[in-house]
Amino acid sequence: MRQYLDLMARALNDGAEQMDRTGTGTRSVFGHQMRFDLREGFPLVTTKKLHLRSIIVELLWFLRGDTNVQWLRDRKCSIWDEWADENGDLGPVYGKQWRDWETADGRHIDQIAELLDTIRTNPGSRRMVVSAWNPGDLHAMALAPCHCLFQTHVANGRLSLQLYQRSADIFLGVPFNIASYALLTHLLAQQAGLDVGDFIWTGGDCHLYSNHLDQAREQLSREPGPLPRLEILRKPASIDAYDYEDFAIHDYVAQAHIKAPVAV
Ligand SMILES: Nc1nc(=O)c2c([nH]1)NC[C@@H]1CN(c3ccc(C(=O)N[C@@H](CCC(=O)O)C(=O)O)cc3)CN21
Ligand SMILES: O=c1ccn([C@H]2C[C@H](O)[C@@H](COP(=O)(O)O)O2)c(=O)[nH]1
Repeated sequence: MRQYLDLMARALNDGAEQMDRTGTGTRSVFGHQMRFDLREGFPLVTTKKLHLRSIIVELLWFLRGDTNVQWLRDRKCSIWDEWADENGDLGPVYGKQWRDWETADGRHIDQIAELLDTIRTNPGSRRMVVSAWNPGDLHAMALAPCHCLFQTHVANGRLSLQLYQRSADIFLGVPFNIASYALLTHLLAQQAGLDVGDFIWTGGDCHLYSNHLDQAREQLSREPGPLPRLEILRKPASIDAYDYEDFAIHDYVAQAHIKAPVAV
């Protein structure tokens, strides 16, 4: 995960000081790309311990089309709690847009089902795009989508995926986002009977919060270790049927967890 530490060092050393929506202040760079060959291992940060459980549960929650935090809370995942209203609702965030995008003329679009259909029937398509960025719904969302658009690509029997993340909290959010989309690439590939290719992460405003700088320096002083390996224990009949128990991560050797406050 040298690529991740390079992004962190870039923001720390070259980032412009910026005030931001949360009032915390950041060091920010604009435009960055990282590429992970998923055959070389699963891109999970090793220079601090990550809770893969929260990452898996969050992705399954998106795929359920769920936008209420109760299902996450029931599975001990609290990462969305700060943004939920008194009923646990977040508004029409990722799950809604992925699985049930509503059009002006009253149609309902399941972008994930359509994507898989295209991967299977027309893998040469250059239109395999899923967008969570629905301008008409932004006002009702607890937080505008950060990982807002992704595209898949099939070549030589391998499925690759590129994400565009408009806003990236390098210390807390990005390790989650990389692992989450790497996992999604594995799920789509398994469902379509393909091998995994590359996961490409493209970031817009990539920032280190001013209260994460010491944590970033600590992490940069550590040597990244070898990548773990993901095993999917079962092939469910559809992308909707994965459970947390279907995944095993092998040889994840991580250094000590580093705590940091989340900017709300
Ligand atoms: N400022 C900010 N950064 C984010 O990364 C972020 C948001 N806001 N808002 C929405 C989601 C929620 N996400 C989050 C929220 C919290 C953690 C976090 O606190 N992580 C801790 C503990 C993880 C756990 O409980 O499993 C960490 O050390 O990684 C990570 C991602 C990513 N997103
Ligand atoms: O998956 C996520 C979700 C959120 N973030 C971060 C990026 C920013 O620090 C905040 C969002 O604030 P905006 O003012 O809406 O940009 O959350 C992330 O890194 N990953």
